[in-house]
Amino acid sequence: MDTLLAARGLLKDYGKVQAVRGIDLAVASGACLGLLGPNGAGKTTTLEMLEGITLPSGGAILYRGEPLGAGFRHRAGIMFQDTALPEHITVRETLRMFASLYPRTRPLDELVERCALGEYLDRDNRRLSGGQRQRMLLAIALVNDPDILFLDEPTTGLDPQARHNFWALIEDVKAEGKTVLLSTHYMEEAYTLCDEIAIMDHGEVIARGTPDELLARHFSDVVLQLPPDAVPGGPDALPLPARQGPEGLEIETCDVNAAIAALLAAGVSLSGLRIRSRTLEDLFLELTGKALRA
Ligand SMILES: Nc1ncnc2c1ncn2[C@@H]1O[C@H](COP(=O)(O)OP(=O)(O)OP(=O)(O)O)[C@@H](O)[C@H]1O
Repeated sequence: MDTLLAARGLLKDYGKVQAVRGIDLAVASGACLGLLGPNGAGKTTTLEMLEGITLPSGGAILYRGEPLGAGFRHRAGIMFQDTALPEHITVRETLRMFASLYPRTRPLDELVERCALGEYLDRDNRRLSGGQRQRMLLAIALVNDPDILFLDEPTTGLDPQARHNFWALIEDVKAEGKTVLLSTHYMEEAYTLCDEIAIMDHGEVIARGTPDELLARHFSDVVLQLPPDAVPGGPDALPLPARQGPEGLEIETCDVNAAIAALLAAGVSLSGLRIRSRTLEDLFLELTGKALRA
C-alpha cells in the first residue's frame, strides 16, 4: 500500500529537553498507526510535528512524497488532547463555525449522524458530557472531510462504555478508507484500532509492528494467574518463579502442563486459576521495566 505520511529522523528539542530523539515512521494510506507510550514519551510532540503545527528541530516529514505544504491543513483533521470548546454557543453553531473555515466540507447532517450528535445540536457546549464532548471534537476534526485524521489520546478520561463507543466511531472512519494516527496509553485501544503500533519511550520508538507481530516476536509463553490470596506466603512460597501482578500472582511459562503439575505437587490450590495470553502491557513492561499506565 502507498505511504501517505512518512517521517525520517524526526527530532524535537525544547531547550535541554529532547522530547523526540530521531524517529522514523511511515503510515500507509488507509491504515491506522498507533503511538503507544506512557506520559512524557513524546507522543504529542511527534503528532504535532506530523500535523504541521510544531516545527521539528531536525528530520523530514513527507506527505504523499512531498514536504508538508500550506494545503496540508485542508487534508488533515486534528483532535487535540486538550481542546477548549467555545462557550455559550450550541453544538450546531460550533459545527457551522468550524465548517466556515474550510472551502470543502462534509455535509453537516451526515457528520452529526456519524458522531451521534443529533440529540445535542441545540445544547450549549458547556453542557456536554465527556463522551459527547469527545464525539463533538471528532466531528470538528472530520468537518473538512480529511484524508488523514490525528487523534491525540482521544479517550483519556472516558468511562469504559464511552471509550468503546468512541472506538466504534473510529472503526467507521477507518472503514471509509481514511488514514488515522492515534496516540494512546491504553494498550487495549491500540490493540483494537491499530494496524500498526510504534511503542515510544523517552522520545524514541522502541518497538514497531502489528500488535500480533509485536507479541509473537517477543513472547512464546503464556501467563498463569492465581487469585491474590491463593498462596498465603505470596510469590516466594510458590515452586516456580512468580510475581505479584495487578490481578494476582503471575507465573510465566512455556509449558502449562509442567507448571500446573509443579503447583499441584506443592499443594497449591488451583481454584480461580486463569491462563492469559501476553498483552502489549506485558511487552511494554518487558521493554522498559515499567508499566504503561502510571
Ligand atoms: N512546549 C514544551 N516545552 C518544554 N518541554 C515540553 C514541551 N512540550 C512537551 N515537552 C516535554 O517533552 C517531553 C514529551 O512530551 P509529550 O507531551 O510529547 O509526551 P506524551 O507522550 O504526549 O505525554 P502525555 O501522554 O502526557 O501526553 C516531556 O518531557 C515534556 O515535558
